[in-house]
Amino acid sequence: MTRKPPANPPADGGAQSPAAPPAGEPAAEGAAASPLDEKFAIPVGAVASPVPGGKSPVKQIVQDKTPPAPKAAADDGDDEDDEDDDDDEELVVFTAREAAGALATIAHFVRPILPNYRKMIAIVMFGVVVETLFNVIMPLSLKFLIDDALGEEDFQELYKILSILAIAGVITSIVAVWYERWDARLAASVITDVRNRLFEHVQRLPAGYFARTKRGETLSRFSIDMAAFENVVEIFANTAMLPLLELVAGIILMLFLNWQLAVVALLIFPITLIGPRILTPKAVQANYEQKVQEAGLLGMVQENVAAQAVVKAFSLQRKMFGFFTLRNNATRNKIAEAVFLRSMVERSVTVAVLLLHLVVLAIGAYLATKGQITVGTFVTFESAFWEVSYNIAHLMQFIPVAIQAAAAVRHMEELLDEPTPIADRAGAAVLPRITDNIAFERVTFSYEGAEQPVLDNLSLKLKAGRTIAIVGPSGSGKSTLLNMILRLYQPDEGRISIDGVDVRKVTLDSLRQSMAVVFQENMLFNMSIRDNIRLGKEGATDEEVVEAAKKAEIHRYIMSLPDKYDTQVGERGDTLSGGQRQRLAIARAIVRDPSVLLLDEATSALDQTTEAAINKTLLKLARGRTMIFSTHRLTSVVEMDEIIVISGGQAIERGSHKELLAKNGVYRKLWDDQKNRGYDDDEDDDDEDDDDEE
Ligand SMILES: Nc1ncnc2c1ncn2[C@@H]1O[C@H](COP(=O)(O)OP(=O)(O)OP(=O)(O)O)[C@@H](O)[C@H]1O
Repeated sequence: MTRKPPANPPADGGAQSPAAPPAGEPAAEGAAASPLDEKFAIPVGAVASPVPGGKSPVKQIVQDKTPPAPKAAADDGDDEDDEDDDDDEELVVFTAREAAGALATIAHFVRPILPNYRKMIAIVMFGVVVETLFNVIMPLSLKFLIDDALGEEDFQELYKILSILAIAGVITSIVAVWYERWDARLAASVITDVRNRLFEHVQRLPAGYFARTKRGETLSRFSIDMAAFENVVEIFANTAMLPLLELVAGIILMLFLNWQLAVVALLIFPITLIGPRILTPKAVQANYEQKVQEAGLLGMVQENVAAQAVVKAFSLQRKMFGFFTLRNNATRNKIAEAVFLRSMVERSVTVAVLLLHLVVLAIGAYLATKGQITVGTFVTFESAFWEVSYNIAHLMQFIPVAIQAAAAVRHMEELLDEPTPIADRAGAAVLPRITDNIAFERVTFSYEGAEQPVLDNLSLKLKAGRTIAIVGPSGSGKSTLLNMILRLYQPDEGRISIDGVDVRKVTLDSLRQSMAVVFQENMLFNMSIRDNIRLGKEGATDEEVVEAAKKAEIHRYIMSLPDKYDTQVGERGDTLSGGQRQRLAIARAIVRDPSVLLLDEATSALDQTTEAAINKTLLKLARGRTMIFSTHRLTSVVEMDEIIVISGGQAIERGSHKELLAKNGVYRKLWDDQKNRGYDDDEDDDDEDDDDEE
């Protein structure tokens, strides 16, 4: 909610507070260019209630509608407590232009969703209108109560008014409960829709997006941004819609009671902005300095914790504590100044509203004594005026939440605007089982932003039905080549074909259905072992799952677990070792019974014994299908039908192990290097069934 100065910028990188001065630069004072750019400051945490002594009597009778503060410490409606909470306040600064922009952004974002929920929206609107009407009837009843019932000592009229009020109160309460329920459903549905939309979109984003975007960035759309959006959606009805309607109703009521007095009251209302206008720049600057000091303190703590060994070895504890105290004391002064100024921004509004009320009270009392308005009208007018002031405060409190949400919405829109490639061209054919070859035809490919192409005019034919190893120095493009067969990336130039058909002309689904892949880093999903293997083939029977696990040399381990195939693997398969995850991934690929098996460093997390066993199985499995195997470990490729050496974006050597050794080229050099090193780059393997392979 709080837009912080640059020293401590918002995690979401959202709209910057225009009033937040950059480091070392004081907040600009003086008038802004346009009234729309006038800065408003809302200390969030203690809700600015312009009504001295708390809520209007009307609100107390109807319900507690204190707006939730847009941070954890929500207001409890107790103003005394609010003052005690001042330390927790944060200053939110915004301009009218920003507020309008934020509301427009959110409206634009949710507009396409709303038609799905016409019924819910109608119910909520109805409820809000009923509640608003009651909140108009309440002060209006004072007029009749005072003028007609009490003034005339007409007890019948008194009972009549009280009865109407009681009935209206009961009906409104029932309607309020009813519509709040629908409001909650509506909010939940909108949030669910947006989350679904985001998730579905992320699923369809191309591999290039994930290659260039930090994972945290995508995740924060679902966490930080969704939280801000949820916040605004959840509080919209009670903190924006209802106060807005009540504000309009209150103004109409005031105009109805005495339009001259109403015009005077509304015309002098802007005096409430004088205080914030003078104090906001000072408060913003103090707030900024407080944050800078606090960031410095945190830095000291971080440094101290990291350097504990040095602190202890040189007995620096007292010295460090001295430095810390000095800085902490300086921070205390900044906090005190900032807290004071923040509360002054709020207090200035309270005082101005009080003065305003005194003026209205004085004029009203004068008119009443002169007999120009009745006492009932005078009291009702006052009540309506409180109502208006109160609802303005509510709306002001909603704006920081909306601004925060708008920044979040913009982030989500950015993600939704990421283009998703159209999966299939019109008339794309279903890929038949591969019979002849996979061919790279003059393929050039570079990753986005990279200067050098990874594949440079590469022409390569991979014969179907063979076991083919792709080897080469690290970074030579082995994984890229495999990913391109899967159509995770498209060539910049040239084409990849299967049996002569450009892979872009077949349906993505049929292309990927015919293949299975095992990556170096194998992600498992937070589900049972059985379900993880079954992800390879929808509807695979239990027997097929077990069979695949056996072939992947993991069945015996699974059977040693208390829950066997029903064992939950935890998030990302964290409860398993790297080798176990890899074998499960191999099982997931095997169960698919693919015509092309792609293995990208798939056995790198295994020890040599297990790797040899799996390689033997894989070679058996490869019969009748094409297996393309990228690896660093040349011992694994000795028995492959063909080995292709990739380097500098080209296939520089190809042949069987023996042929390549005889060639005395790059492969020979790689082989000798590995032999001399004794393959000591193997990772430790913690598999328990390493020595009891099946
Ligand atoms: N997502 C990516 N974005 C940008 N560049 C990438 C990306 N993935 C790989 N590269 C670069 O492309 C080149 C080829 O990478 P690739 O992973 O295909 O090589 P590799 O031969 O499989 O490497 P290794 O043997 O180390 O796994 C490398 O220079 C790498 O830095």
